[in-house]
Amino acid sequence: MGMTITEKLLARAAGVPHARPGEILTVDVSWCMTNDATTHISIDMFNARLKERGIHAPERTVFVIDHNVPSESPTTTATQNKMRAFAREHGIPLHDGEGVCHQLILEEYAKPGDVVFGADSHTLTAGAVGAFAAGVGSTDFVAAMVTGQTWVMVPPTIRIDVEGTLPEGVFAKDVVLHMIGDLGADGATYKAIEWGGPGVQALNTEQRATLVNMGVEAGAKSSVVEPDEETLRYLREKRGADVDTGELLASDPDCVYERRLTYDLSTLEPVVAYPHNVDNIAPVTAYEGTAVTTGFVGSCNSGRIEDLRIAAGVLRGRKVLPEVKLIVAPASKSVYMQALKEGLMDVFLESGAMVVNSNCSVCFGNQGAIGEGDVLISTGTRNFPGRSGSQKGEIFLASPATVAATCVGGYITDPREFV
Ligand SMILES: CC(C)[C@H](C(=O)O)[C@@H](O)C(=O)O
Ligand code: SF4
Repeated sequence: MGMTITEKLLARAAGVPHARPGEILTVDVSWCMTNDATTHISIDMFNARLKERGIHAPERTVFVIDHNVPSESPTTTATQNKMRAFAREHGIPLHDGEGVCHQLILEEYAKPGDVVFGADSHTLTAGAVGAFAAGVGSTDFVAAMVTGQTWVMVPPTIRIDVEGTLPEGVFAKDVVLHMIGDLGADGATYKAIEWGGPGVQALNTEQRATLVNMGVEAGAKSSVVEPDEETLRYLREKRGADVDTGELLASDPDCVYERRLTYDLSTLEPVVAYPHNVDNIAPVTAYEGTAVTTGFVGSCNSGRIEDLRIAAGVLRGRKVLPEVKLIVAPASKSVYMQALKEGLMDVFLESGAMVVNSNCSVCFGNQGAIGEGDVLISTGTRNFPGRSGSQKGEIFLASPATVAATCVGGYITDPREFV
């Protein structure tokens, strides 16, 4: 019986010929990443139990300051300074305000065949380039950081076959929200999601990352796209022609999936995740006319250059309603610089949007926090009460196009009117 790409990735990292769902393997970790939301917890654990043994973190660790940057309080700065000191002491690469951790892992580290663990639930984003990637808690992170290995139970795979092409006004964000609505917030708990088919092969890596990144909102442990020529193009664009392109694995024709879904992109329409759950999915048309006070384009799901181009395409020559605050946060410094080169920042600023530094921003609620009674429409990943500020605010999740179109009129708007 054949193996899925996820089973192959884990078998390879464990140095065994086969891996089957349910097996618990000890795998070598290609990269382990942590950010300023939780690293201080891991450092305290390390210092309490391991420091006196002279143990050092191996070179496969990456630190990122992205959740609260610039820091909003002396307390946060203290935790970040702890990260900075630890990184210096152990020679750990530290990305300090350069972008959201998952975007940096995608741009600079992960490659096909890797196994990536991170102390953040959206670590699975690296699956967009054919790696096994998953979030872990601080304890498992510390173990991986000091040993270069960790345990993992092989997840069964849900295969999502995608055909057709995206209609005007419908984007990768709409696709992943459809999937979350169909599976439910717990529909893929401890499963691997494997996206494939001509509809995915036609997407670029930026769009694939949007599909993969929110798999955790359906409970997925990991989510992956089989690497191909587009993957190689992306890696060479980001890291140079001689980049190590790793191991391009693919699922065997006779592998076993636990479940299969099929999407024809041409049949999809723009959707929103309406308050207060991420799997509350409805067509945008069902909420047209709902007044909003705040908009956000950004996050590790939808803050890439592809997303900024989409939002700018709607805003070009138009104005954000003065009563609405639209915040744009590029997912990384390189996205920010690319957007400057393409004149997208001029479009945002001329429309009345506010452009902030590369960070988690409104998605995490550390910037642009909403107040009681505010209605936020966001390209972020979660919409539970209090996610982006007041518990008494409301959050709709949507594509960059729906967010931009909504901020022009001040109420939820079908972006197809603007394309
Ligand atoms: C790190 C942690 C605070 C959290 C996560 O693990 O996802 C955050 O990034 C989020 O999106 O809620
Ligand atoms: S952008 Fe949002 S989802 Fe992504 S890591 Fe930051 S807080 Fe988490």
